[in-house]
Amino acid sequence: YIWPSPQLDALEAARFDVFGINSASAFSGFIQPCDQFFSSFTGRSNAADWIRTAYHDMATFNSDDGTGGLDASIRFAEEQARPENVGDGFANTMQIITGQSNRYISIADSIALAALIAIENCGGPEIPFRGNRVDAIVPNSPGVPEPQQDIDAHIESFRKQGFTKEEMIGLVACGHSFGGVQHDAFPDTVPDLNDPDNTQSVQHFDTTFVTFDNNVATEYISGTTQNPLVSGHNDTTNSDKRIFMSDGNVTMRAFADSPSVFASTCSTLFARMLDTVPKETKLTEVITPMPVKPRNVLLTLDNSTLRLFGKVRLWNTAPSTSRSVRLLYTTHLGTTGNVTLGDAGISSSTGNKYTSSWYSFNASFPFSFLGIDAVAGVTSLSFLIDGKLENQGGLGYAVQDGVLFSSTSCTIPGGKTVRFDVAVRKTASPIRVFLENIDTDALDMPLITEIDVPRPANPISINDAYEIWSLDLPAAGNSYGIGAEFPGGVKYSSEDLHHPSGGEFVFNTCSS
Ligand code: HEM
Repeated sequence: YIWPSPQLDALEAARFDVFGINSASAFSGFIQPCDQFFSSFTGRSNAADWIRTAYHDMATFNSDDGTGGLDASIRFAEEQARPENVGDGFANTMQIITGQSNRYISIADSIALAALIAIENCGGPEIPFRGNRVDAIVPNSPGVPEPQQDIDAHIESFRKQGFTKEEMIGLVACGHSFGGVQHDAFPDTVPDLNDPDNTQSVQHFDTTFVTFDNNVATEYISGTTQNPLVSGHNDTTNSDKRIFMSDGNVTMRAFADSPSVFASTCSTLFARMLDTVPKETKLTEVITPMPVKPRNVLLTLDNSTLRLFGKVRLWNTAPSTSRSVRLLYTTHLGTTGNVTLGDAGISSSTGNKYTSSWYSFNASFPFSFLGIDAVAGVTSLSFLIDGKLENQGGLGYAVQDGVLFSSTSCTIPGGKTVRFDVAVRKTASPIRVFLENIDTDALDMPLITEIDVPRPANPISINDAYEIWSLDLPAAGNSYGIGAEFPGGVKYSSEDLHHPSGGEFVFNTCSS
């Protein structure tokens, strides 16, 4: 895709900037190490809970009419209260996930990302990721299989979810490479283990229950498995046994014989699980990493200087002290500027399979900015990496300097009101300029309120290129982004949010 594309940029970052500098993953801190659990109880892991949550959210899919699927309906108390969703794993998971979604990444995308990142980080295969799931506004119909059901019920349940019998065997084995069964939730399947190292009394599906591997299959085939749904004392709930043997153990034997067959089968099945969505939902293409990607690019105006903040990520590159990275920018005057960028650190993703090097637009201070003459402005960026020009095939990386926050924004004496000053480039001629207040509604979905910044009758020029449009708002609480509509139907929203006491600058007291 072509940068900038706010939703794809955000999904790409959340999927690929997992650990290290500029991590855009809300989840990395919860799954490293892989046995991490968000409370002090032992025997469980966040990773296992997240994978089970994604499956139970998706398992309501009904391929007969295209309803249900991975749409975050699992967040509703009504679904969590159903017998098919017994246990506190869903509430625990949603507590972590819900607050991490935003206007570009739905709660359902966050559920998919959490499971995918947990699997990839904890020994699993790389999984193709698509975005743009839509959050349900009401619970789905029930549909999650339960261990006491017979094999015919399970085959039918997976058919409805869109999977054949062999795929059912695969998906259950892939999922049950993690975690286990908890005594509290399934007292008839697992006894109280009275184990101080396993305070939640979880009997695990295999001996390596916090990481992905084919031990779930090797232990099953060798007859040594402790999987409580295979060799449990209560045969009624031995659903994994009935499922695994339903094709004469052909699939499980193939998994036991080959870790790579298991991994590649699971990659495909996990991706299909995550991509099982209501029929109205149109997922994006598989998100691939952008080789050279600017991030957090933002502009503010300080009188006659534009402050250009940002970094660039060089995907899948080792750190190198000899690499030369330069930023070239073009201006409205047709002139160009260029600067050397500074090493800002590295990030990693996909279970450390990929490392990326980052460079800051300010060579000396990675969190600072590059100053550009405001009249010249900036229209697009490109990068010169060891002499090779990176400019999206000649398009450049377009930058928006038509509307931006001005450092003249200030607090009106008395402290109850703030004046947001928006610098408007005269030649940009916006049809409308507004502030955006981003909140969440009662269903935890983003709620964006646009507050128009009135076009001043007699605009004040702050320099030859920019005039100031102002809006007074109560000082309490809120952060605001800037939005604008430009001729030709182009609508823009800034990435950065501003608050009187934070953001790129602190608001001074207004002088008049
Ligand atoms: C017939 C199908 C299935 C049945 C009957 C079943 C049953 C169960 C049961 C009874 C538990 C224990 C939950 C608890 O104690 O809180 C469990 C855990 C789990 N299941 Fe399944 N499952 C099925 C399919 C799947 C699938 C397809 C996946 C994912 C691809 C999956 C992923 C998990 C995970 C990761 C856990 C561990 C949760 C944890 O340790 O916190 N399951 N399953």
